[in-house]
Amino acid sequence: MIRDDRSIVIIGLKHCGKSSVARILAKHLRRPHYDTDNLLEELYFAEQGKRLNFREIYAKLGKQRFDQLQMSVLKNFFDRQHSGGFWPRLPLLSLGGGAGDLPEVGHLLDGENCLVVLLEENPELLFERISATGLPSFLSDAEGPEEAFLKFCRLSEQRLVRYRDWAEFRILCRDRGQEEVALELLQRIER
Ligand SMILES: Nc1ncnc2c1ncn2[C@@H]1O[C@H](COP(=O)(O)OP(=O)(O)OP(=O)(O)O)[C@@H](O)[C@H]1O
Ligand SMILES: O=C(O)C1=C[C@@H](O)[C@@H](O)[C@H](O)C1
Ligand SMILES: [Mg+2]
Repeated sequence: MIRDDRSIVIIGLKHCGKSSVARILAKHLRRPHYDTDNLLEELYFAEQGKRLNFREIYAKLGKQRFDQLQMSVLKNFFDRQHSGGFWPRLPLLSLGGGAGDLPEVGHLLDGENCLVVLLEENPELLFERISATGLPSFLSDAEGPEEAFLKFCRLSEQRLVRYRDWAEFRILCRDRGQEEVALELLQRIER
């Protein structure tokens, strides 16, 4: 049975469905849902007084500073959890796709405080999804779509090693819709 004293953190490669699955699950479990990309937008607004979306922030600041902001967001989240700031229901948190580049994130994902779940999907399918809305900044320096795909595959391999290490368990999405994936996840955590 799911423990109420842990938050639930959803991790995985870009566009594997972290945010949509977390949103569905949050409704079922009646827990709040946060997403690091949105929390980062709020932090940027609080610090800079300017509303930008996370893609614009990434493009403006570059990867290193974006990653620093992402770490601040995660530290704030777990500080708030430790101080009881999420009373009465601990939230679900979906992470940005680039969190897997940061080993320090793993130190924050302590199994005592959170249940970490990995959503896995075939990188080829993910690249199709990503390309449909235009390549994000972290792939846009590639010469063409083939090079961008190779870069994505290389990154995915490295990130997956970390994600598998951090996760308590993983769900293989196998091109199923978000509802179905969320349902399997729900069954796993309520077992
Ligand atoms: N299981 C799925 N089947 C089909 N499309 C999906 C699935 N999961 C996500 N998508 C689509 O992929 C896009 C990204 O979904 P979502 O924001 O939930 O993913 P994410 O993992 O949070 O992405 P990011 O890493 O960019 O934060 C959306 O257009 C969504 O509709
Ligand atoms: O996969 C990535 O590197 C990223 C994914 C997004 O969620 C954002 O966090 C940002 O665009 C970086
Ligand atoms: Mg997301």
